[in-house]
Amino acid sequence: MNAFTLKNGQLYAESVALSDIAARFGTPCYVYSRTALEAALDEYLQELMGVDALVCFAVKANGNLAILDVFSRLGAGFDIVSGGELKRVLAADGDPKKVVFSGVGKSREEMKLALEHNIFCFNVESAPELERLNEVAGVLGKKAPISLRVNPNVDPKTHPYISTGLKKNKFGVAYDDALSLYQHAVTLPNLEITGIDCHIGSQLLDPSPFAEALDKILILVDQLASNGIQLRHIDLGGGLGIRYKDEQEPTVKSYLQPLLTKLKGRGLKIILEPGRRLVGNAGVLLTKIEYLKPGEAKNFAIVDAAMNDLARPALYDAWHEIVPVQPRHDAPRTWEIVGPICETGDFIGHDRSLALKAGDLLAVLSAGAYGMTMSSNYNSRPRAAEVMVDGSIVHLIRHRETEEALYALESRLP
Ligand SMILES: Cc1ncc(COP(=O)(O)O)c(C=O)c1O
Ligand SMILES: N[C@@H](CCCC[NH3+])C(=O)O
Repeated sequence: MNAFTLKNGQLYAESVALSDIAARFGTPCYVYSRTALEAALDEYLQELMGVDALVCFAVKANGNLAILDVFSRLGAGFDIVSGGELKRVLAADGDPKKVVFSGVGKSREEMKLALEHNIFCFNVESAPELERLNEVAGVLGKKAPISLRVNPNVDPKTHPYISTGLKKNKFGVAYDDALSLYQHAVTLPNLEITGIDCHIGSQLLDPSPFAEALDKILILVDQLASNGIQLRHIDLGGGLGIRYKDEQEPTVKSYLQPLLTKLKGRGLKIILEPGRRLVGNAGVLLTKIEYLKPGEAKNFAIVDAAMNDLARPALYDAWHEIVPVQPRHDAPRTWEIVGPICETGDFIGHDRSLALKAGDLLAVLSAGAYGMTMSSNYNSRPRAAEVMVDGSIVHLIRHRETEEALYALESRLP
């Protein structure tokens, strides 16, 4: 569903003109559509109707409390990778019993916090993590529910920086070690084996590697069962891709149906950890052109959003569609859309054919996932505001930071 549409020569978020949002809240500003968020989750829920399943939104994609709240109200759980993300879930009134905890570097403090809140499962990613979790749970007099995140060595055919399920990636335990690690985990008194987990990468546009990974994981599930280790759930991770430019976006159905078929009759609860797919196309980054700087080699449109607001272009050379909020009918020129940061890599888009004037507003599309969460304060730039549109209502869900807040935790020498 596209919540961002052109009407009467203006770009709208649901029923609200983006120019009105810029006038009220300034730029740069992230704008999310509640309807689009709900529709994205609903696509999963429809496919999972009648199936024992839990959709755990990957908080790293967008941790704004209002977004967590929207998903939590619809029954979602959460996939977290830090104590900070758990605290966000709690602050949004999310249910910790629907939380899975992934990540290769869980600290003792993070384990303790998660145990105290009785989360659903720890996705353990290494042998030493098993030992540490057993120890921390023992001190608390608890049994930690665990699954091992198994690295199935499957090529997700995505950007190398966001591939996670290959042998050379740091994630999960090696496929060939999984059985013996499970057998070891059985002997640890403060752990309770409940499941198995795998996540092979992000922005997958071809769903077949998910099925390939599942086949491998199910071989393990059977080997475990014949060794007396009966699992209750299987976590298939996240990773389903979205359309940024002209990609063919796989439907949730085309992704899930083959997996559900393979899992039918096995009595395993299914956990999913989608991030990008639930929020990516439900958000845009609204920015204003500060200056136009036509040049000999390139024409630059310098906007007030930068790589500190949206890191994906600089980091992955990622493409985000850039659309004028009030399109002009003049002849277009080719522009580099760049931010004010002192880095040549500070760009939002290369070679965009657009008719622009200084002061125009632009919407950077598909910015709902890994936009705000990957933002920084580089160049002492305050983080952008965030708003959520719900029909004709606009909620300010995060104030723009103040410059003073950026050094409020620092102190000068005595
Ligand atoms: C363990 C884990 N689960 C879920 C996700 C969410 O991925 P995506 O946003 O691609 O759905 C990630 C990020 O790739 C992850 O590392
Ligand atoms: N941050 C990445 C995705 C990483 C997924 C997290 N494991 C992106 O923007 O595409």
